[in-house]
Amino acid sequence: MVNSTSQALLPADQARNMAFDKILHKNSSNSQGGLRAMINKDNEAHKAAVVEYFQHWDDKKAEDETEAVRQSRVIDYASLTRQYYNLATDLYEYGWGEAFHFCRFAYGEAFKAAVNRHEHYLASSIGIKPGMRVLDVGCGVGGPAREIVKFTGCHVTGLNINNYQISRAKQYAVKEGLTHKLDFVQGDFMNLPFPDDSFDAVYVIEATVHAPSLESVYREIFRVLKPGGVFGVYEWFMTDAYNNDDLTHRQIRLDIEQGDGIAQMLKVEDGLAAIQAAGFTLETHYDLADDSNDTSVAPWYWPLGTDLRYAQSLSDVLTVLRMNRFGRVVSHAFISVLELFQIAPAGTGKTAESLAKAADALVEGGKKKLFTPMYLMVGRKPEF
Ligand SMILES: CC(C)=CCC[C@@H](C)[C@H]1CC[C@H]2C3=C(CC[C@]12C)[C@@]1(C)CC[C@H](O)C[C@@H]1CC3
Repeated sequence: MVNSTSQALLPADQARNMAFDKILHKNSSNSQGGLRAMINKDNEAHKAAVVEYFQHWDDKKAEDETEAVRQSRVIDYASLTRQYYNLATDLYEYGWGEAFHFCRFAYGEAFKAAVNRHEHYLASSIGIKPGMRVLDVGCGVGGPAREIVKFTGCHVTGLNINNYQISRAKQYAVKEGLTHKLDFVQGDFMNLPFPDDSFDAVYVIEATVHAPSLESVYREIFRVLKPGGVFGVYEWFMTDAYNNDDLTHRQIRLDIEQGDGIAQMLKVEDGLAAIQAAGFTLETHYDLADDSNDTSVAPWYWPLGTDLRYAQSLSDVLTVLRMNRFGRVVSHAFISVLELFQIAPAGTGKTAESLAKAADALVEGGKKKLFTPMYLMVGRKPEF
């Protein structure tokens, strides 16, 4: 477990980041859909974001990876995460939708239904009830928060380091008439901008993997949770089967980290130690990716792979064609043409290529059971 030496951002840095993000995204937070938003950026600012993000990865090979290189990413986690989502958000929305996470699939279950059920499962696992004040740490563009509000009748505050995602989350809340049930706040989860004991429940869906220290981010969550309150997380981990001395394993881990904006991914045992060290009483923990060996049920990674037999309808086929290996070849060629004609900003192709590499590594990591994006941990803050 790495203890973070990184510093919280000063207000001046925050103001500078906000100004940069405004220039970069112009008015694209109002655009309908990821593709339209993608072509409405400032080219120079986009180039700068590409340089800032990829400096952490270009020419860094798995075979000569050092602890110092990993540490430099950890120290820079805030800019790395912010710039990653500056570059990837529109592609995510175009390819995946408004809920930036994986899910399990039941037999015969369509993509969107499975995504929603995964959110309902977490809400139920931490006992969210109508009227509760709930925090969503790393809320993306607010897809899960909107669904959990509709499912439970609670109030959700979404927190995210990326200004653009916060703007889009706010737009969607207005569009769906949910502003009385939702707040969205820009901030760093290492320094949550809320007083102690503020929330009845806190959840995280595939977000704290971006943290420089799991123990520190879980401690922050512990602080803002009311005594007796429950915290639930779907965490990204390398599993016990992962062996860092195996170069193939390491390459899979590194490709996932680079294509998904992760400074360093940890193992399940690190997460279990971190949540308990943060003060939580661990009530349950298990790997949701591991709970079925039934081959008639689609694996969590199937939409990114090559197998279309799990699609349930024409709509599923069309959705998955934007995500899977075949669809990526076509859409990334199209994106490169848009970039060539300066319709899409410089570096869009490079970002898409990096996401595609990560997608292949996620599928490989999933098939080999080296990686899980859905390790469920539920912890309670003791009453006293
Ligand atoms: C990064 C973290 C912690 C969570 C995000 C999980 C997923 C939602 C993403 C992981 C890989 C992403 C890719 C895409 C969408 C979002 C993910 C599945 C694309 C399908 C978006 C469209 C591009 O053309 C290809 C992408 C491949 C990777």
